[in-house]
Amino acid sequence: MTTARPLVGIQDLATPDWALASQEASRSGMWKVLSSLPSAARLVLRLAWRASPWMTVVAAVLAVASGCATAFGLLATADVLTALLAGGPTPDRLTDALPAVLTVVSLFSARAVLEAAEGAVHAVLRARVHQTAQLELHEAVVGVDLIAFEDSEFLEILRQAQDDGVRNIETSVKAIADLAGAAIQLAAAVTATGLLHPLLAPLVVVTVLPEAWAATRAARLAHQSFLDMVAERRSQAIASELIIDRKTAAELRACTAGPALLTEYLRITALLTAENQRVEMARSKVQLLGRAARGVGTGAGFAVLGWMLYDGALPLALAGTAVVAMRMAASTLTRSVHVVNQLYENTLYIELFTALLEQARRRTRPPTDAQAPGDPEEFVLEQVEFSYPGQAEPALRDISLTIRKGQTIAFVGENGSGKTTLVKVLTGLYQPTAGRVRWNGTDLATVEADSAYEQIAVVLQEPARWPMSAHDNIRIGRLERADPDGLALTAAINASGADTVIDGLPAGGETVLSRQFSNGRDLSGGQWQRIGVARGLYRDAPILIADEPTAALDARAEQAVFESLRRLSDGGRTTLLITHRLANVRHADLIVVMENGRIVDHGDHGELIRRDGPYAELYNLQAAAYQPV
Ligand SMILES: Nc1ncnc2c1ncn2[C@@H]1O[C@H](COP(=O)(O)OP(=O)(O)OP(=O)(O)O)[C@@H](O)[C@H]1O
Repeated sequence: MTTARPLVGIQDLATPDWALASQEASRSGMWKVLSSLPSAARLVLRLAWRASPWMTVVAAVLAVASGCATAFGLLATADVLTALLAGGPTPDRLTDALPAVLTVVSLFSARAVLEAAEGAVHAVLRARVHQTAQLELHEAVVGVDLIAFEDSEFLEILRQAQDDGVRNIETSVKAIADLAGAAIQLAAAVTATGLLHPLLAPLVVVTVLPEAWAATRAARLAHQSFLDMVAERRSQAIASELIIDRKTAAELRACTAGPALLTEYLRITALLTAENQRVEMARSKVQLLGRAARGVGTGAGFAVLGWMLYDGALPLALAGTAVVAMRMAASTLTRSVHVVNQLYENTLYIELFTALLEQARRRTRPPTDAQAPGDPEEFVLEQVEFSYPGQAEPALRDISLTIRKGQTIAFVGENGSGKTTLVKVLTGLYQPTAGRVRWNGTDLATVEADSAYEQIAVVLQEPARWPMSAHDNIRIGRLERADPDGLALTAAINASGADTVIDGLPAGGETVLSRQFSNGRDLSGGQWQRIGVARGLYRDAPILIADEPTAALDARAEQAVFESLRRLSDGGRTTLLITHRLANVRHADLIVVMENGRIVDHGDHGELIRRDGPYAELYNLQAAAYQPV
């Protein structure tokens, strides 16, 4: 089956800002990109230090020691050759070479031991750096403002940083150590060749330069291709998720949309495969060119060496040493270039990790001692406007409203009119883009976010399904609540109707509510909603937000929940209720009618019916459905 047009249209998925910025840097030249290496290396070293200072020191010492052992081992090899190629009888030459031979053997043995130790230390350090990077990511994200999770840019950076960022940080630990070792070997080899003859050192560098250029160019080609295809890879991931995700599994089958999605997946995969082939061909050509140029360079190097021998500028006895040192310098330089390129490829992802930490910091409110008033008497919205990130049209405009403690306020209106958004702004979950939200006169934008969240309990149409026991799914409403005899827990369970749900579970309240666990159980939508209501009641906060709290409940459970909400309200709680079932809002102290992001009417049920406005229209429409035909 083929689809007439793309389902997950890549043309509609813009390249994210972070990729655009990196694309620009990558195209503007090699040096610009290489200049980001030090900061990436600094981040990796900082994480390594945080993970384990002593292991970082040991890894550094081992890298330096192994570099030194290799360098001096190869230089001692050159000494062996010098002794063997010198004039005189063979036994004498062998005797002269013996100390250097012993040095070579001991240095290479030492290097083998050092490399084994390096391997062990790196394996542990890498794992610790991985954990530390994950920890920093979670520490940074846990306090981020809720609105960040509505911003696709932030979500994309978070996804990339968590997967590729952390993995590349981990692999960079070894690359940085390798680079330190290679730098030492290189310094030793270039110095040794330079000491033999000043012309030899630049000669080594010149012979390696073409391959260095090729390796760098090839890495940059891959890098640019990666950045160019960011949107396509995202589309591929979306198509894949739709096919394998449990949430879409039922509709995918019921709508027989599987083949179409598979076609879509194949279409995007074909694009990526073609791009991959193109870039690999281009990389191979560049690498081939580099190797050919290196062959020419090496030949030229030997020609210069031959000319120096012929000219008498270099004694024959030193020629062997020169060849060994030159080969060592060349191979070390080549290795350094490859390590730098690997680091360069890692840098993009490490930058994403850094960008995530930076964005998370920017999106976390700065610490303040100012606290939201506890159990506020009055909530005031002053000319509030709110726009979701990247949306041209505001979701709320010109909202002014005053609510008093203990009231039940119902927000009604058509889908998308702004009810949920307004309640989130009113309770500090979102900050308004213009205007003020004040609790007892205190501007919520100026207080510590958690102090406002402390005052609220949220019951949502689709409550979070924590992979924990049924009881913990309710206790998580307020984990710190002292309830040694479980009386508050039982009260919340009974008031929400969750008692019948829990009674039916194999291990009662201790049953884990997740199919991820072999003995776990899942619940129906309505059963989950009862657990969600119980969680909100158990939280016992002065302000209760109930956003379609009973949409999935049967009539009896719905009535019980509203009975509980009314009791809470009578006990001094402020209840913010969002519902489309207008029969449930008749008793509200204030009904706020919304349309297209604005409050178009407010009052109690009687007033609004008398005014015969949009509320009366919606109410009568629903009521008519219950009239006898
Ligand atoms: N995450 C988001 N990003 C961008 N726009 C959003 C987002 N969430 C909601 N909107 C838009 O904001 C407006 C208000 O949405 P909101 O969810 O507040 O409406 P609602 O009245 O609660 O709707 P419903 O009755 O369907 O739950 C809508 O136009 C919606 O499309």
